[in-house]
Amino acid sequence: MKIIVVEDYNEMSKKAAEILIKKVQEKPNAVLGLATGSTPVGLYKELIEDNQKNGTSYKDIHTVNLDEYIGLPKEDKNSYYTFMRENLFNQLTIPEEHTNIPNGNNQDLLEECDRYEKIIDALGQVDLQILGIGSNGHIGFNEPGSSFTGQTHIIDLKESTRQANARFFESIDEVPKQAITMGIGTIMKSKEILLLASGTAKAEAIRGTIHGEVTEDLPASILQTHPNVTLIVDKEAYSLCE
Ligand SMILES: O=P(O)(O)OC[C@H]1O[C@](O)(CO)[C@@H](O)[C@@H]1O
Repeated sequence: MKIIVVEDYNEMSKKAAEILIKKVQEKPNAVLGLATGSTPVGLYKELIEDNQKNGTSYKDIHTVNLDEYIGLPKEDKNSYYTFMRENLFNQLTIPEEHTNIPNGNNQDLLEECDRYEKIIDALGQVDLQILGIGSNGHIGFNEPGSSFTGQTHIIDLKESTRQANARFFESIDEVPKQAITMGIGTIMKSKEILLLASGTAKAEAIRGTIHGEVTEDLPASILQTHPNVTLIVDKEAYSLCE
């Protein structure tokens, strides 16, 4: 596990963009695993700026997203489908058919989980998986207690996660109670993983991820067993690891 400690959120975003752009330049048809939430927004801004300035091409890459809420219309501003278009896909001209995100409105959600896992398998292997981390150590929407070998599945969101994400909604009542998420087993198949964390709210989770016991109580701790993981954390997120 490689750890890069940076000054702040902006430096985290710049460093992550450097790594991702290098990957895309080395492998123009790379499969990128993408994350949502506030952590990767700065990274996506850096990618757009680089694309406009340097013309880095994303026309041949494929993307898979970690998760999607269940029951939010895809056009809802808080769906991760819309989040990805507004924060990245609309500006990076990634072909729509190259982007993949679970469909939280499929009438048969179990079939959807199976369909999505098969898409990931058909792409071969995620070359670079971007992860954020929840303050309870969740990755994607794999909450504490999630199996380390899980594939894409339906998850009941912990109240703490709903509370954390309520900041994007009018009220907590509007925050979905379930989501579809790539499983930890799915995530761990990635060739390379880049986890980003910023702020003191993530400090406890980052300490457990780096120094803690590998336990399902802290999903991100499994990353200690992956051969190619880089953490980019700002000083606040790293503050309990000193
Ligand atoms: O980056 P944020 O907004 O702190 O979210 C942290 C984590 O929570 C999620 O958004 C799920 O709630 C994850 O996708 C993300 O990695």
